[in-house]
Parts: sequence; C-alpha cells; structure tokens
Amino acid sequence: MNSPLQTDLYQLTMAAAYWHSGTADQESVFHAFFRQLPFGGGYAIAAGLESVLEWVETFHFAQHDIAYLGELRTPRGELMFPPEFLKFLSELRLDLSIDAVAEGEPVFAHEPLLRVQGPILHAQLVETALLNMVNFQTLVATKAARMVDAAGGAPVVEFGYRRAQGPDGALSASRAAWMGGCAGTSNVLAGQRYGIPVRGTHAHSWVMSFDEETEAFDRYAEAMPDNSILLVDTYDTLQGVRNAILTARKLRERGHELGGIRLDSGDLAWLSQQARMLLDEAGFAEVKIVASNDLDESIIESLRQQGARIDVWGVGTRLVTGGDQAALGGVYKLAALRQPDGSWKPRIKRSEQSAKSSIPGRLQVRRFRNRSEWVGDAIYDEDRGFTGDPVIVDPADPVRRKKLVGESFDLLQPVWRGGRRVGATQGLDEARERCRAGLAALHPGVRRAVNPHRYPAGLERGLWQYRETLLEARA
Ligand SMILES: Nc1ncnc2c1ncn2[C@@H]1O[C@H](COP(=O)(O)OP(=O)(O)OP(=O)(O)O)[C@@H](O)[C@H]1O
Ligand SMILES: O=P(O)(O)OC[C@H]1O[C@H](OP(=O)(O)OP(=O)(O)O)[C@H](O)[C@@H]1O
Ligand SMILES: O=C(O)c1cccnc1
Repeated sequence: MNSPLQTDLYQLTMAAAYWHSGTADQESVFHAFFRQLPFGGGYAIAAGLESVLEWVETFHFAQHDIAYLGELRTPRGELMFPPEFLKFLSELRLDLSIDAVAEGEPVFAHEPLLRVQGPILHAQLVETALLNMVNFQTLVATKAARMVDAAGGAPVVEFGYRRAQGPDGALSASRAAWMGGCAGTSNVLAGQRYGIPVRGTHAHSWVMSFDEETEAFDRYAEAMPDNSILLVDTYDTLQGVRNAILTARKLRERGHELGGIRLDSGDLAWLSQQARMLLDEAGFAEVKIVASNDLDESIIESLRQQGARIDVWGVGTRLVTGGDQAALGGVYKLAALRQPDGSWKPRIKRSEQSAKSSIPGRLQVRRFRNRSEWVGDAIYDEDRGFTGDPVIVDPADPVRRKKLVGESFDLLQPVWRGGRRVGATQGLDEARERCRAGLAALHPGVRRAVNPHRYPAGLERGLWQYRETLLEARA
C-alpha cells in the first residue's frame, strides 16, 4: 500500500517551512546516487525505479493522512502543522520531471540514478521513499548479479523469503534478485506478481514427519512425480543419497524421473562429489544436485574451485539481506536552483573529503563504448555540456584521468513528465536482459568479485574544474 506518509517527519516539516517562507515553488534539481560500490565490487545494478514511479503515480494526501497530521503535536504540546498548510497538502499534486537510469543497467559511484526536477517542496517530499526503494533493490540486484556470476552459468534460485527484512522486503528482494539474474524464486507471491518462475524442494520437516527417510522420499515422489527434489541431509547425507536412488528407481519404473537431490549441510564440495558418484553409478546422471546453506558469492566461487558437483544453487539469507553489506548508502542531494532569468544556479555541499562533496549542476551520464565493450562513463552538466574532448577525472583521486573515445549514449532518460510516465515501458524481464547484456559489456576484471578493476567513471573535466572552483569559494 502506497502512502505519502512513507517518509521521514523532517520532509514534512521542511515542506511546511518552504510553504511558510514562500520558497515552495523554487524550481530545483536533486540527484539520487551512491558514493561507494557495494560489496567491495566493481559495479552495481540500478533497480527500484518501477517502485518509485508506482509510488509517485498514486501520491496524494488522503483525508485520513491529513487528519493524522492535523493531530500531531510538538514535544511542547503545540500543533505541529498549521491547518492552512494541511489544506495545501490535501490539494497538492506532484509536479515533477524525473529522468532515470533504466533498471538493470550497471552503474558506478557518483552517477545519478535518478534526477528529480520540480518545485523544491515537491522534490523534497519524494526523497525518503525514493531512496528506500532504490537503495534496497539496487543492493539486492547487485548481490544477485555477483552470485550468478560466481555460479558461472548454473542456475541460482532465490530462497530468501523467511530471512528477508519483512514481507515487503521479501517481495522487492525477489524482484531485484530476478533482475540480477536469478533463475527463479521460492516466493509464490513474487511469482504471481512479477511472473518469476517459482521453484522449490521440500523441508526437513517432511522427512521428520515419517519414521523412515525412505518412506518420506517415496511419498513425496508419489505426490510430485515430475517435480521431486529430495532433501537428503536430515540424518546421514550419503545414506540419504542412497535412499533417494531407491525412490528414483521406483519413479522410473512408473515412467517418471527424479528431478534432483538437495544438500543443506556439511562439506558441500565433498558431499556433492560423493553424491554425484553414487547417482552416476546408479544410472541417474541426469538427476541434479541442488545445494543450499548460507551460501554467498565467495562460498559459491570457492566450492566451484574445489570441484564441487553442484548444478543448482539455492540462496536465501545472504542474498535478500545483502549479507556482508546490509544497506546501500545512496543519497539524494540538491544540485541546482533555477534563477529568475531561467538559468540554473549550482548548489554544493562541502565535505572534509573532497570526493564526498556533492556534485553541482543538472547532471547526466554519458557512457562510451568501443565496439561491444564499455570504456568509461562521464558525469557531466547537461546545461554546460563538455569542455573540449571528453576527459574524465576521478573525484577520489584527481590525478586519475582518462580520455574517452568511441560511440556514446546518455544513461538518464525521461521517465516522468507532467504527472505521468513517459518513454518506453520498461518491464522486469527487459531489466533482467539489460543487466545480462550490460555485464557482458564490462571488462571481466571489473566483474571480478574481489579487488576488481575500477571501471573508469568520473566527472567530465570541465565539471570537475567548476566544482573545484565552487569548493574553493566555500572554503
Ligand atoms: N567445502 C566448502 N567450502 C567452503 N565453504 C563451505 C563448504 N561446505 C560448506 N560450506 C559453507 O560453510 C558454512 C557452514 O557450514 P557448516 O558445515 O559449519 O554448517 P552446517 O553444515 O550447517 O552445520 P551442521 O552440520 O551442524 O548443520 C556454510 O555457509 C556452508 O555453505
Ligand atoms: O541458508 P539460506 O541461504 O538462508 O537458504 C535458505 C535456507 O532456508 C532453509 O532452511 P531452514 O532451516 O529454514 O528450513 P529447512 O528445514 O527447509 O531446511 C533451507 O534449507 C536453506 O538452508
Ligand atoms: O524449496 C526449497 O528448497 C526452499 C525454500 C525456501 C527456503 N529454503 C529452501
């Protein structure tokens, strides 16, 4: 359920203050971006835009929202909001222009994922929900892409619902995981809502509900003759594999084939090799081995290096929660204000570290391509354009510069104008394909999970110089 109250109180107190001070209609530009790639990786996958647009689409303060806000009191007991402001809110219709990077696109630090332009009160009111959606889904889509990469072409199925951050977190995590390249989900609602293939095995409780493991396997296979993956580790894993083979033989006699077995504990490399041997010797070379148990990209990679014979990876907790990184630190910063003469006045927030200072202007990202490989991205001010040849400067290390050559295209495209969506409809499967193709266009060193190459993404030289001048003036 979408609500304009999915926000931090300070957005509403600032809105009241803009309204009170007569600056509510000041035309502004904000950018949503992150400063550091998640998981120590070389890329991130942009996600969450669809949820943002759905939220903006239904944005309005209903009677019960206004009634609630009208009851709020300050710590001193005074009414928080004047009734005239609440009347203003009840009539408010967002008047924003949004440009965004398409979902599924690989993106890099400092690049705006969304650019929001409009009256400052309006642009401010969307900050919290927008960041919540973009930060979480980008985090999970990126984690999924890393796991899918580590699996080297074998399917990764998302099993995270029970360990996700609440029911809404589970649903958007399943969506983001599919975008990042997962092959399916155990989340049935995500299957219905987004058309993601639903997949699964069975739990230990099924085996524990019978006296004998063999009986549990037989009964399950009878009920699901064409969709049986048997969990073999409830008691003794290799004995479990032998029992699964007995069931597989009975199934075959009835004209069906066992789909697979699942390993969920112990040394997954060794057990999968032993299980493969037993299955092959028994004539079940097609039976798949599924593995689960607190997997992530580094364990998957390590298991593959150890020669594990795992055909399908089931991943829950560390995918839908981000695992080693629980949140993406994406921010939403004011970057320019329109002057009465129509020009844009840049706005900058200084920081102790120059790389953390915000980037002024109305920003765009231009991506350069050499044949099928991307060579670099320039963040530039759309109104100032490029100063001479496209040279980028790394804001974290200004001596790192690179001249970009090749074909180029702009990443931010109009998605919202005059109260409605614009541009081509971007479906979830399209986003998944964009992610696949985008990752294929990256140098393998950039995709490496540990200590990757830094993809050249930086500030267009003219913009970097301009930003330095502004920072000096503020020093
Ligand atoms: N060969 C392996 N190499 C690297 N990591 C592995 C290997 N086998 C399993 N793991 C991982 O090790 C972690 C812990 O496994 P461990 O064997 O301690 O737990 P467990 O099998 O669940 O324990 P228990 O047998 O008590 O259920 C899991 O994240 C699992 O994915
Ligand atoms: O380890 P994760 O990556 O989070 O993957 C999901 C886990 O959830 C299940 O365990 P659980 O003990 O909840 O139920 P079970 O009896 O079906 O194993 C499953 O067996 C996996 O181990
Ligand atoms: O289907 C499975 O095997 C499954 C589903 C959810 C969590 N763990 C495993």
